[in-house]
Amino acid sequence: MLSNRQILTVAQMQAAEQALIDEGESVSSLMEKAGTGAADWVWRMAAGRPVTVLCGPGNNGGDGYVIARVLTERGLKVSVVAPLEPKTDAARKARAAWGGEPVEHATGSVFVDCLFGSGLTRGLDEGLEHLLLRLARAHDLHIAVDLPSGIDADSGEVLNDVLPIYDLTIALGAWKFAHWMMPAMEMMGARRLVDIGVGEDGETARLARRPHLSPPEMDAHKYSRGLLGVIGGVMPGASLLAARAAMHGGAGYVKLFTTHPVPQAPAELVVEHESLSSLLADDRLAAILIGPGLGRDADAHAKLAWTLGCDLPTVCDADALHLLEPVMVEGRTAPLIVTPHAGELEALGNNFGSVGLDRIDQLTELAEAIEGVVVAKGPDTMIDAPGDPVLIMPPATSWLSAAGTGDVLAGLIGSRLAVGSDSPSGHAVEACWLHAEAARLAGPAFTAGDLIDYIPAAYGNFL
Ligand SMILES: NC(=O)C1=CN([C@@H]2O[C@H](COP(=O)(O)OP(=O)(O)OC[C@H]3O[C@@H](n4cnc5c(N)ncnc54)[C@H](OP(=O)(O)O)[C@@H]3O)[C@@H](O)[C@H]2O)[C@@H](O)CC1
Ligand SMILES: [K+]
Repeated sequence: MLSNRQILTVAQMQAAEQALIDEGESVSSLMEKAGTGAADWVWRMAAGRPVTVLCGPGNNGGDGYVIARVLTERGLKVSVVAPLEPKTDAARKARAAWGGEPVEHATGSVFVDCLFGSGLTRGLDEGLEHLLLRLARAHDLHIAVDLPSGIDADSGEVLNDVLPIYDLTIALGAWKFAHWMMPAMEMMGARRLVDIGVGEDGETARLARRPHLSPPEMDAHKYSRGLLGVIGGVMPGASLLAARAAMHGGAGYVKLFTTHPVPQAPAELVVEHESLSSLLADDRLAAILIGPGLGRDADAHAKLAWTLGCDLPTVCDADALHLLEPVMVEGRTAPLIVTPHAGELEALGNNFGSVGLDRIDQLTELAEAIEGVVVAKGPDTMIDAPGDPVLIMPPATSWLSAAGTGDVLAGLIGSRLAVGSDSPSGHAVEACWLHAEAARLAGPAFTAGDLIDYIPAAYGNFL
């Protein structure tokens, strides 16, 4: 399913289609490929049951007429509802080739939404919204072709208050951002991609590839595997979670630096109470994690400024993201990874001058501003480094919405950064996959502490 990982904006999709047309395809031949490929999926889902196709005025509607024709040829009972006449040549041809008469309303088993695709420019008006919802209610299974009608393909924004929930969304040619972004992706059900010959372009956003991790070298020792320093603060629980996760993330040695007592620290975790400056002077440190449990007072600010000034590979999370200022990252050359959730991304945007942008622009601008990797955490986690394509993680279990799971992810990113075998963004991707896989293995209703227990098994699934 994920063999083609590129994610295109509507403009990029149109350019890709134009490139195919320049090579000798026509809109109609592309529509035939798209519609036939989509019809194959509808055919499997329908399993002989009647199908209703809702066709809009553009080429998404054109795909719908191809689907109606192909399924009729295969012997299915197909009804077409077409509230608007086809406006493009290709859609008109597809309708003529179908040759049937549209109906006002239909009931059946399978509803196929070909009202609007990537050409949607605004929310559905009341009449179309009611028609869409009425048809959806009159059917058991709901399939969207290319995109559910009523969502913005580039931002994943849902433009109408109430829209149907789909069982399957069949993307045509390439993924669009909405297929992998909230809130749109939540209403799409399973996602499948139909190939119409669009080539891969290394510059475009992509789904993050599942990593392959290696066991330690035969002659590895704790320092060669990587020493991670976790700098704690006023809330020892958060930094302890991060440090415990980091111990399973690949680093050979994890030290927790804190001035506060950490009574529940496991025996394998070295807890240091020395001064920060002497700790950061240890040239065996491969990476630093700062932020979970740090606090936001003057002491925390000073710790962060000092740490970033040491120019070691550093992960900033949680409280550190509220304290981070441009002056702290100026002149740094070592890798920096920041891991904001939506609220922290907003706070960083305020400090680094990238406000009022949509999420993807904010992400890319912030990566440029800090000259580092941004991991924008959420149900649709995105990773960006300056000059690289944006990477989007396939969705992980929603049980990750529990306190402390962000600390676990930060610990894993720090651990991978300490291992240091890949690019910083590559390590961020590895950590996100480890985190998602541990969550999958943990099943329902886990706590952040439970999640840590599943990291070794998750690791094993990437070896
Ligand atoms: N190009 C290709 O080679 C291929 C494309 N393919 C397929 O084409 C799809 C893109 O096609 P598309 O660009 O024609 O857009 P589509 O989504 O059908 O609708 C646009 C029409 O709707 C109108 N409209 C917009 N919003 C509206 C609203 N809220 N309420 C009412 N009207 C609204 C808009 O006109 P407007 O009113 O904005 O002037 C225009 O008339 C793509 O998703 C894929 O399925 C495949 O077949 C492969 C080959
Ligand atoms: K659609």
